[in-house]
Formats: sequence, C-alpha cells, structure tokens
Amino acid sequence: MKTTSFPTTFMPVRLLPQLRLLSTSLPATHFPPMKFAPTLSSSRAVPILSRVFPLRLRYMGLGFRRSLQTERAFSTRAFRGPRTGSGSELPRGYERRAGGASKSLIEDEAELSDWVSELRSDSPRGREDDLEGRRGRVRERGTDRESYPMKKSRRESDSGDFGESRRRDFRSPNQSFPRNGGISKRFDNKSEGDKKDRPFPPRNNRGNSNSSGEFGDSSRRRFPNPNESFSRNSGISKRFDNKFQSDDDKEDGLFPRRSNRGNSNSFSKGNSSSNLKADSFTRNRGVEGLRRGGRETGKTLRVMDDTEEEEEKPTVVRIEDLLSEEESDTAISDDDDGYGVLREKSATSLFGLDNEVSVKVLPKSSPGSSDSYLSESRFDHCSVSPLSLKGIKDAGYEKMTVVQEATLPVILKGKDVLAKAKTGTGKTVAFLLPSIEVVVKSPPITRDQKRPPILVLVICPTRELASQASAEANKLLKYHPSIGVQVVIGGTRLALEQKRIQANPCQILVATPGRLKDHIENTAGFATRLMGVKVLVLDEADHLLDMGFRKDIERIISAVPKQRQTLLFSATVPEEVRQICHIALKRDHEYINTVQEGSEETHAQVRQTHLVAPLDKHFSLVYALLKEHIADDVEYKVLVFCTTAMVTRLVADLLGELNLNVREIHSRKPQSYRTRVSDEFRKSKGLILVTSDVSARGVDYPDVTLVIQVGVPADRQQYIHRLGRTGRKGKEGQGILLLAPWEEFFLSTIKDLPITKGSVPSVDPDTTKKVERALSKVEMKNKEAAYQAWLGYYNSNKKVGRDKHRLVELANEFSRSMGLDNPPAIPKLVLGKMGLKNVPGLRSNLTSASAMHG
Ligand SMILES: Nc1ncnc2c1ncn2[C@@H]1O[C@H](COP(=O)(O)OP(=O)(O)OP(=O)(O)O)[C@@H](O)[C@H]1O
Repeated sequence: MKTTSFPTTFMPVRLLPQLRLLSTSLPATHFPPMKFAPTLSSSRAVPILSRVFPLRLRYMGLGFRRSLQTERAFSTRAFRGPRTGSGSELPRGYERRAGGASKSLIEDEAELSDWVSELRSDSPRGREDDLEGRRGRVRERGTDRESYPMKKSRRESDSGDFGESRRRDFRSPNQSFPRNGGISKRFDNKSEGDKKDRPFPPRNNRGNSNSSGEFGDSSRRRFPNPNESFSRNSGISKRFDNKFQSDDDKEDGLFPRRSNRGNSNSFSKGNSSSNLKADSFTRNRGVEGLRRGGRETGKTLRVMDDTEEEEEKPTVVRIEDLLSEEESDTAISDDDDGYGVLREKSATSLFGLDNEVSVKVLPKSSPGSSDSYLSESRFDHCSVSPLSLKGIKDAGYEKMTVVQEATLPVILKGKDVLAKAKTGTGKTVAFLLPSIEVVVKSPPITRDQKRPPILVLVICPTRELASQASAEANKLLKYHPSIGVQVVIGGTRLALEQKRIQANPCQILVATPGRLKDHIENTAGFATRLMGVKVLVLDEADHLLDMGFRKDIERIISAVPKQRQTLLFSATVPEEVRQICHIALKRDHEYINTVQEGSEETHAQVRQTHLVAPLDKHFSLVYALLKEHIADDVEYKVLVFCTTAMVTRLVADLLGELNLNVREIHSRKPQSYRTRVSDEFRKSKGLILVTSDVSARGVDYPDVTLVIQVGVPADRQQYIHRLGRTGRKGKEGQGILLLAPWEEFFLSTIKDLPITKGSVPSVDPDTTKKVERALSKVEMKNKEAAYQAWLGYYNSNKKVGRDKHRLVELANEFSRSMGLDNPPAIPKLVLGKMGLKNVPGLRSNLTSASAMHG
C-alpha cells in the first residue's frame, strides 16, 4: 500500500509522532494521511447573539434551558454562554468541546425560530429556481423580482408540521432495510493590459490544458470489495437512525463531460503544500480572524443590528412569492443549535487528534499562487470505495481540490460540516463523494421494499444546479450500478415525477426546495422514504438559508431525521449565515474555510472592473463591450447578467437584433428550453448568454471568458457568485460591473475585492444609432414588461427604493433608454403592492401584467 508522507516540514514538532504513526499504520479502510489544507480554518458555530436574534432576553432565557440540556456535550469549561448567567462571557466565542452528542436547541426554540423567520421576512432575496415551478399558480407575473412587501403565507400559522416531526420515531438503518442488491443503476489573461482606456486588453495565452493527466498510482491501491473496505459501523453509520426512503429516476447526464481548456494544473503550483512552507503556527487563528475581518468573510464576530444589514442587503421579493398559493409552511427545523462554541480547527483535528489546537496561518499569498485549486492529495490514496475511485478516475479527477482535501476526512468521520471555498473549486464532488460512501456502507435496498429509503438528500437552489449535481453524481456512480440518483425540480409535471419516483426508487435524491416540498406534501410514501436520510446537503447553503428559501428549508429539515449528517457548502458564508446555520447543523459541526487568510473571496486571475455610466448609455455600452471582447477573442463565451427575467429578455432581444450570437435564460422560460440552452452554452464557444440570476450560482460552464453584470446585483454574495462563472478551475477570466452613477453605493460592499474602476469606452454616434434602431424593433410588450420589472427590482432595493419619487424618475429614465416616449402603464394592483400608488410620473391601468405579458 502506498503511503504518503506528511509535509513534516510544516508540522508542529509535537505532532510528528502521532502523524507518522498514523501514516504508517493506517489500514486501507481508513483515511490515509493527507496533507491538510493550509488554508482552512475551522471553528464551531459562532456563539453570539446575532441580529437574527435581537430579542436578546428572550433568547437568553431559552438558552438557559438549553444549556442545561446540552451540558453533557461540553466540558465543564467548554461552554459558558451568556445565558447561563454564570458570569462568564463567551470566551471569545470558542472553547473546545469535550465530546458527546449534542441536542437540538431548536426543539426548545421552535417558537423562537418561527418568530425569527417572521422577523426577517422583510428582507428576502430572490429565489430563482422555484419560481418557475410556481408560475402556473401565479396570477400576475410582471417581474422576476418585485418589490412588494412579502405576502404572508396562507399556511404560515400552521404548526402541525412541527408537532408531526417531533412525533416521529426512528429505527436503526440496519433494522429497517434488509440487505440485498437493489435497483440497478438507471441509470487570458487578458493580461492586465496596458490599454488603459479599453476594458478589454488583447487576449493572450489563456489556458493550455493539461489537466487530467495520468493516474499512475491509482492502480496500486486496490480494495477487494467496497463492503469489505469499510467497517459497517463507521463513524458515520453509527450515528444514524433511519427510516425514510428515496424516489425519483436517475437523470441521464444532462451535461457533457467538461473540456479542459486552460491550464488547470499550472495553477496548482503554489498550492497548499508550497504555501505551507511559509507558515507559522499560531493558536486561535480562526478567532483572531473572526475578530479582524469583514462581515462577508466570516471573520467578524460583532453583533450587527438590523439596520446595518438592511443597508447592505437589498430587499428583493418576487411577484411569484407574493402571489403564489403555495407559500412555504412554517415547519420548524429540528436539529441542533448553533449556540455553539467557536473552536479552532486544528490541523490535528483533521486526523482525529483533537488534543492540539494548532493551526497554520498562511501569509497573504503572492499573486499566481493564491488561486491554486488543486492540492497534492490524490484520490487514489484516500479511503473511498474502489468503485468510487474508478468513477473518479473516469471523470478525469486525479488530485483533490483544496476543498475536497480539507473536507473529505472530516465528512468521512461523520461530522457535520459548513464549508466555504471559492467558486469553481470542486465543492460538488467534495460533498457527493463522501455522501456516496455513506450509501455504499448502507444496506442495499431491495426490489420488494415498498418504500426504500432515500439516504442522501441534496438540495440546490436552482434547477440547473440540481441537474448538474445529479449529473456529477452519475459520473461518480458509474461503477456503482446498484446506487441510483434522481433529480426532482420544478418545471416538470408533478404527476410524471411522482410516477418516476415510484417506478425507479433511488438512494440519492437531488432536489430544488419548492418541488421537494411538493413531494413531501403530495406524494404518497415520500415522507416515509425521506425518513431514511442519513446525509443532508445544502449546496449554496447561504442562499438556501436566506429568507427566500428559509421556510421551505425548515420544512424539509423537519421531514428528515434529526440523527443525520448535514453538509453546508458555499463560496460565500456571510456572518449571518454562520449565526443561523444551527437551523441545519449540529452544534459540534466543523467550519472549514479554504479561502486563505488575507486572500479575497474572488479569484486573483479574474480581472474585475467596474464602469459607471448614465443609464441611457447602458444598452450601447453593453453592445460596445461585447463587440470589443468578441474582436479580441474568437473563442469568446460571455455571460451577461441582468437584474430581472424581463430585463434579461429585453437585453437578449436587443442583442439579437444587433446580430450577436445570443441566447437567453431566465425563470420565465420553460424548463425544457432552459435545459437546452444551458446545455448548448456549456458546449459552445462564440456565444453570449444573457441571463437572470438563475445562472448566478453553481452552474459550471467551462471556459467563460467574460461576465458582465448590468445594474446593481442583489448583494455582495450575488456579485461574487455571478463573477464566479468565469475563472473556474484556475483558468483566467474577466468581470465587468456596469453601474449607473446612483448605483455606485454598491461598490462599498465589495471594496475589499480586487475590483478597479475602468474607463468607460466611448461609443461612436453610429453605434448609438444602430442600438436605437435595434431597440425600436424590440416588441413593445417586452419593453413594458421590462419597465415594470425594473421598477419592481429597484423599488425593493433599500437604497434606491427609499425615495419613491426619485425611483420613478429613474424608472422613466430607463423607459426612455428603451426608446419609449412615455413610460408604460402598470396595473393598479401591482402599483398598490409595490407601494407606489399615486407617485407622480407613473401611469396606471387596470390590466393585469401577466395578462398583458404572459
Ligand atoms: N479533483 C478535481 N480535479 C479536477 N477537476 C475537478 C475536481 N473536482 C471537481 N472538478 C471540476 O471542477 C469544476 C468545478 O466544480 P464545481 O462546479 O463543483 O465547483 P464549485 O466549487 O461547486 O463552484 P461554485 O461555487 O460556482 O458552485 C467542475 O467542472 C468539476 O468537474
């Protein structure tokens, strides 16, 4: 058996004996010694009262009860929250855990959590995905995002679900499910350029691919049989009670294998191991970091009040949310709390040697090395089943990415994990691979089982992302014919999906929240199958825990067993998410942050520019920017993000009229269309995709050369995720944020990112005329819909929407920029909901927007 030597140079001397021991004596069934990622920091949940819980006294009161319950889980010194009244403040938020099972705070705080949800319901972000699924029920659909105050759910006051979830009993997985072979598997740097006044310096060498390479060592390691390879009572499986089961049908890889343009490997140099050399060891790095840093980087422990957040986070409510009849239930989650103890993630704890709190701190990395995404650890040296390894090898993965290396051992140990890693660095495999191992170690389902359990439940915020994760799972499952994965997403007929679920039960289910909730409530036997969930994954966790999805997520959490492993992944983990992650995670979860200290959350090799220009120039500028980029790079592949679905449609229409090779994707397009376009864009070069935020997160389009964001993004996170569609896997990319002067306030929220002011290119009169002519050809109804959507979007922005008179002036400027002499009329009902009745400058009528714009 091949063993890997530790990067001993960088180990604290006192650890060496243990680690050496580990490296030489580990049986193949254990995770072998991998170099830990130097970049990661980890801690327990942040143990402070947040603005999420502004009713401090009430929370503290509840906390007291809870602290008695959970006492067992901590050492005597370990946990003295403020609510204990013991006089001790939280010791800078961290202490070490003594071990023992944690218990749900939420159980005691159901009421509180419900109240919190209500409290924050005025600051939701958009939910891109399920919008589509809800379309059928929406009466008025003027915008992708609207600005009305959030409608109260019909069922908000339902408390039944909560009671129900508490009543459940659990059986052990091994009792519940007989063993047997189950179902068959159905399954460029634009070098920063000296062209100061050109946003696009000429494109040089972008990527020489050489990534996948050989797998020399993989053959050396052989596991005779997956079931032999793992002790049946591994750390993971021991922890689960069981009882639900799975559903759906497997999806046939919607997405083709990715091409490897770009030199992914070239970016792996300067990776973790090399960076380690410069390390020093220090205690409490995470805490120090938390004290120092900014709010978004998860480095601040300050308690913020609501005002602060509202300033920074635009409110966006969609008309779908307002008018849908199927608003979320208020089912309270069960699991544990996050009133936890901030703990240092030590290098040793990755290996289960938790008696040392040492951690590496990387110096601010030099350009070129900070964005290494591959580690030195190889998949074939880790203890996953041989069949999974074969799938990994076939997928072309040899070395782990940094986030995979950092999280895999912890997840394989059965711990709950909150992981943060930059966009495009392989988070999907990071949560899928260990989840698959849980299935491998579970009793197979049998054909005669009426309701076979769903063992792994992956929730994604958009359909594209869910389909993509399911396709990735299928790649990894290539040699696991008895493990099935299915995807349930909105936009398809529920009845068909129900049939599919029943006909082809699977163990891994990937779902969007709204559709999953539909199945929980309407599909016979589905709830029972869900009671088998051993691993719950929230991909894009911060988005899923945001208000737009929160209730659905709480409902879903209440439908899966409390005894489960939960994995939260995202490229952004804002402070508020740290503080509410207890909704899903156990209190002793690990927070693994692979974004290096001192490094930005965006990739260094992606050049970011912002341009500020009057609104009436934006259409011409987008055209000019695209033309210039196309001229520079024949292999261009551009994403243009717009604020709403209807504005997206308008811009796509316009660019089409201007004879650019353009596609559009947004929530108002049928799912089949979305899938087709997404697939086409994935494979293509020389194409522009105009999109709403359905493409903002997670979607893995290879080799995107440029991301243009037109108008202010919903928030900082959304900016980062949109930008993250380029520069994936270490490749180069470019991002341009186009703002109007009154949108410049947004720049303060991203001031820590390496974004520079670009000079606005001059647009010659001919181009302006050309754009005007093209605009005149765009259908009037699309302009009307765009106007209404635009107004709704900015009305919901806390800054722009504050002054309604000014807002309407700006909206009318937007209307003129589309070539309209008079602003389109808006239905009275809609204006009422936006709180814009009787604001001068607006025209109203009685017609429903959806009737007009269908
Ligand atoms: N170990 C690996 N080696 C090489 N490529 C990998 C590896 N793991 C994943 N990838 C590839 O990296 C790309 C990005 O992965 P993925 O989409 O999971 O990134 P992500 O971190 O989830 O990004 P985002 O934050 O945007 O969701 C995918 O094309 C995936 O196939």
